[in-house]
Amino acid sequence: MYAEELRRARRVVVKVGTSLVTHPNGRLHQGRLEMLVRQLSDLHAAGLEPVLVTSGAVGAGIGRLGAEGRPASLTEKQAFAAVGQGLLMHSYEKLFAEYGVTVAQILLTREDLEHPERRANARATMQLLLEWRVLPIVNENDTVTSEEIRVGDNDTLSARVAVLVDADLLIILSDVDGLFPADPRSRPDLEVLSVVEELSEELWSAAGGAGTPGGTGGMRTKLEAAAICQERGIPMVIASGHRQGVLTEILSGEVPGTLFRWPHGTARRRGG
Ligand SMILES: Nc1ncnc2c1ncn2[C@@H]1O[C@H](COP(=O)(O)OP(=O)(O)O)[C@@H](O)[C@H]1O
Ligand SMILES: N[C@@H](CCC(=O)OP(=O)(O)O)C(=O)O
Repeated sequence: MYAEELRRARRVVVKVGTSLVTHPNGRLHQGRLEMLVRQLSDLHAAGLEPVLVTSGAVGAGIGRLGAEGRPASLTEKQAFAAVGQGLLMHSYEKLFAEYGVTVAQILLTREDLEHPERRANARATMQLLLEWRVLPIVNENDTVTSEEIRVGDNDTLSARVAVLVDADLLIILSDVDGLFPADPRSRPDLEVLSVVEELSEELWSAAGGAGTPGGTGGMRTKLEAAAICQERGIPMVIASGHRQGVLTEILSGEVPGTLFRWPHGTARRRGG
């Protein structure tokens, strides 16, 4: 029955992490970007309304400037993001243009999503772009975000965007096959959890930190994203972006990862 809901999904938010779109040294991974853009373009051509939430600005900035390891301060991170965001958009714009898909850049902060007027503006703009068949590409507006106004990670940002645009589904693509009972770096013997219906204490303690220098939050922020989706009854999937055709697979009802579904009395509420 759940496969049917996945097959019917039209408005789909897809989040890609730093671990996927950049090499470990921070250079953009053109092969993966191409694979992703091809799949999103196919969904777009099939009449769906994909929205992309992409990380990678900080990572790509680190790659371009040749810095090593994690940026030390918030300001350093913001400066890397200012360099990397342009690189990211340049690649997306070029790749989507090959498939005739027009894209738009949306940079948001937590403040934008919480302030009633700014939120309404962001919602109306995204709505209109989708009506125009433009594919919105979202990231946090890293260069202006202080601790007080930033979302801080793109997993929860993507869940907030899914709520903002009344999405039917959120798909988080990462460098792992889904949520495991423990961090697969330390326990490679475990199998991925295929369905999660409740965010239990056990799951929260299983969720470890980020796997890459540019990444933020690891599985913990992905569970926080699931909690936001749960409130609105939006199903969510964590899967590997390394898998060929992963988006088509999910949208045809087969989930090669972890499906978060909310069967117990979570009525779907709309209205951003
Ligand atoms: N329970 C878990 N299941 C799966 N991955 C986990 C878990 N705990 C920690 N991780 C780590 O989370 C990483 C993915 O998060 P992150 O590095 O932030 O990636 P992304 O850039 O895609 O958001 C994985 O590479 C993995 O090492
Ligand atoms: N806004 C940041 C993304 C931070 C983030 O959440 O990264 P990730 O954990 O890789 O999704 C950037 O573009 O680098």
